[in-house]
Amino acid sequence: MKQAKISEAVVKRLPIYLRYLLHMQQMQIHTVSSQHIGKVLDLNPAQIRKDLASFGEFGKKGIGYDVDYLVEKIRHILKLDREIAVVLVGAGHLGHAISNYNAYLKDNMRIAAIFDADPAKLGTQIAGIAIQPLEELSETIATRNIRLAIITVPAPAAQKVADQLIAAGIEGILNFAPISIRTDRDVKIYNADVTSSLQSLAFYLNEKKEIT
Ligand SMILES: NC(=O)c1ccc[n+]([C@@H]2O[C@H](COP(=O)([O-])OP(=O)(O)OC[C@H]3O[C@@H](n4cnc5c(N)ncnc54)[C@H](O)[C@@H]3O)[C@@H](O)[C@H]2O)c1
Repeated sequence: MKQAKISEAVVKRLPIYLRYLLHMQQMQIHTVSSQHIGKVLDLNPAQIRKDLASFGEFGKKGIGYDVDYLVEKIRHILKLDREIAVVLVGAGHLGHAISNYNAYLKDNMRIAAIFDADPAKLGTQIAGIAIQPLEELSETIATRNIRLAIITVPAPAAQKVADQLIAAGIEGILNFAPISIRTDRDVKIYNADVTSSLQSLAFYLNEKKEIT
C-alpha cells in the first residue's frame, strides 16, 4: 500500500478525525462520507479526502469510508494500536488533573510513572501511581520503556526537567509550563500554552461590548 511521508499538519488532524469516528462507532454508524465529517468538524471535505489518501486509497466513491476500518487505520498510523507508556513530571494541581483524567480514559496511552521534587509528596499516590523522586527518573524510563513525557512543573524548572527527560531517552514531550522548551536533539516537543491561547482569544473580543 502507498505510504507517503505524512505531514505534521495531517498528523495533528488525525486525532480529531479519530475522536469523531470513535463517537460514530459508539452510535453504531458503519460508513461515513468526507462531506459528513467535514460538516461536523467544520473542515473542508476535500482536505479530509486528501489527508486520508495520504496513507492509502480506501474510501469508496459514493459510499464513503468504513468507520471501523478507518479507526483501525488511524490508530495504526498514530501508533495507538499498542501500549504507550508516558511519564509525568510535576505532581501539582495540573499534574493531578491530567493523571486522574488519563486513568479515567483507560486507553493504550497511559501514565505509567509520576515524579516530583517535593519530598513531602514522595510515596503518595495519584490515580494509584506512587510519586517517585527525580533520582529514579532515568532508570524508570529505561526499565519501563517509557517513550513520551508530560511536564507540569513551574516554568523556571521546566527546561532542566526536559533536559533530564531527553537525556533519559524520551522521544516526545507535552509541556504545560509557560516557556518554550528547547533542544538540539531529535525530540518532538509540543507546548500547551494555555495563557498564550487565552491572550490570542482576547484579541477576538467584541469591542462593542466593552464597558467604558
Ligand atoms: N494549574 C493550571 O490550571 C495550569 C494551567 C496551564 C498551565 N499550567 C502550568 O503548569 C505548571 C504546573 O502548574 P500547577 O498549577 O500544577 O503548579 P503546582 O505548583 O500545583 O505544581 C507544580 C509541581 O511541580 C513540582 N516541581 C517543582 N519543581 C520541580 C522539579 N524540578 N522537578 C519535579 N517536580 C518539580 C512541585 O513540587 C509541584 O508539585 C506550571 O508551569 C503552570 O504555569 C498550569
